[in-house]
Amino acid sequence: MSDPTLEPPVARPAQPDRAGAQRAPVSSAGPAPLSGPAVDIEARDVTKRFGDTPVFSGVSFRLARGEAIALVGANGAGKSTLLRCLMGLIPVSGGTVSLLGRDATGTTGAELRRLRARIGLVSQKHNLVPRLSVLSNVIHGLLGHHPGLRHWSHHLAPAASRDAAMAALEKVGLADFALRRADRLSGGQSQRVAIARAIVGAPEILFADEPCASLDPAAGEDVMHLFMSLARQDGVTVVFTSHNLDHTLRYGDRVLGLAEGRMRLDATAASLTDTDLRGLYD
Ligand SMILES: Nc1ncnc2c1ncn2[C@@H]1O[C@H](COP(=O)(O)OP(=O)(O)OP(=O)(O)O)[C@@H](O)[C@H]1O
Repeated sequence: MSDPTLEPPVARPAQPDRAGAQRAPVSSAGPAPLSGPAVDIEARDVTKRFGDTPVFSGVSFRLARGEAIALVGANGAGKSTLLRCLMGLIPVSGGTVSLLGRDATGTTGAELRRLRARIGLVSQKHNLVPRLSVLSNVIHGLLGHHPGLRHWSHHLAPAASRDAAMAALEKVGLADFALRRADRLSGGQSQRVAIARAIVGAPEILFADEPCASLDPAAGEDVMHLFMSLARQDGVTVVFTSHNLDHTLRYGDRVLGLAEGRMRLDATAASLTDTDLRGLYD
């Protein structure tokens, strides 16, 4: 139920308004070929150290547009660190990353901000603004496209942005919570708001770090279905980390596995079994 102390609900659009709809639909028959412009993410010999402590080295892969990639590995294997390196949130210690055809490791300033605006991130920390409404928090996902105060609050945001945010909330099943304060949500609800915020800008790439960690089984399935539809229907390249082997095998087209500071596994999910994945945790 919405919070009666806040404004009346905002009208929901009948159809989600996705700015990324111009991307070519991707066949559900399998990943696109790894050549030419269809490669969305490329890591070449990426190394990361914190001080003198290595996390991983020699990590290379090419991910095709519209692929769903599960990144797996034991606690501390470096999954979150790799996502943050790919996103350009922390510098790599060696190697290069290219995103959407641009050298992300060599990009800074306004150009990096423009590149990031085309990428969605769901991190393990939701970082919602507690005293603002759910709707305002989702609208914040558009700040990369529209910097400035108007996209800070749903009271100020243009109708098109509010509609896009409502559509994103609809997708995560939280439209009825749009006007509730973010600090009155459960952990799982906060997680779903963070997902709505990540997808509201119609990202071309979506990085999701344990997106189902705080969700109950049904909500987790819904979120994975949503990610699959983003990949299949909208051609979004989705990279998610997970400790859920069932999700990994059912929802990943491809599985990358980190262990002992190396990328020990890079295979199609269809070619893997539960036992193969468990080997990464030994
Ligand atoms: N900012 C940091 N400074 C120093 N070390 C860090 C930092 N961030 C992460 N690490 C270390 O890097 C390693 C990889 O951490 P990371 O969070 O990437 O692992 P993970 O695979 O995502 O783990 P989990 O499954 O527990 O989320 C860990 O040993 C961690 O302690």
